[in-house]
Amino acid sequence: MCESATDAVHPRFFKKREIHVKGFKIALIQLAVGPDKAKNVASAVSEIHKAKDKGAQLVALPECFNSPYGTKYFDEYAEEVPSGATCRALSKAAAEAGVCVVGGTVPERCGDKLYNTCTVWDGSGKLLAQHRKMHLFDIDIPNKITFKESEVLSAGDQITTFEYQGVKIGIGICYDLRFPEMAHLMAKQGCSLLVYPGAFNMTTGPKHWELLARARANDEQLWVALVSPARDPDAGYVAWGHSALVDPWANLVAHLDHRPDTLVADLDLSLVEEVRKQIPIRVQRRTDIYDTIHKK
Ligand SMILES: NC(=O)CC(=O)C(=O)O
Repeated sequence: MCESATDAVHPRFFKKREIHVKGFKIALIQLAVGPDKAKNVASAVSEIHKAKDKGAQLVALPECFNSPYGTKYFDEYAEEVPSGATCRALSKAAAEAGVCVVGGTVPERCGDKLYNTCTVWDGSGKLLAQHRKMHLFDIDIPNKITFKESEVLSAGDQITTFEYQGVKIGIGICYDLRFPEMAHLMAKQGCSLLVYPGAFNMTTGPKHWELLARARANDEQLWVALVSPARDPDAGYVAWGHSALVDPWANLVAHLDHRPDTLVADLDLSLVEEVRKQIPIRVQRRTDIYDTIHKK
């Protein structure tokens, strides 16, 4: 059975709770990923524990952390969610470390379909959320990069948010970052943080990675975390790296370079309320006008 768990964690099932937290410590693990799946998973687990030792409460992994990133690999590395070996390892690591794990992405097999899927585990190892990449990475930049995820992957069709310590968090995967509408829907569902496991490349990374993170943070006045695999210059797809954390003022508050490393930082959630109060675009939108024009 590999039904999407999204329904089970859909925001409408959350009871309203009055929990006031100022923030928490987040760790973004820029993992070195190679062809050995068991080794990739073991090193993710070991980094989760190290992040916990540094005080992290929420730990995030990169896109495609158990497999090289490439359409020719997805079928071979795919597993069912949540019964596959990678999910079981993440669930166990989250429970043993007692942290929330945003489990990067893995190629997910569901019947005859494959998805690029992020799973989220709470500190007791329970599956909190499952997001399937909604916008597939199909681009063609002549002489630079051509990629067509849709040759092998199916697209997700759900917005995914979950609650951690009273904070609503949204998940997007890599190319999803380019779509402001999706970030807007997650913000409308109450998110204060959006986490994007992603693997931009040597063409689009330097141009758009930080720009898009800051754009989404600025549009929606929330925290944005991007988690990339480390760069392997010998891989078929060379990731940009540069995992990054952007605050609700759109400041790049911390980032890594291209090497394997972990970014650990405190998230001050009071900044979300601060910027939203001081620049109140959320209540100034002229949807009355936009809607009229849109209908013409
Ligand atoms: N790999 C992706 O999904 C997205 C990407 O690299 C880009 O948008 O650029």
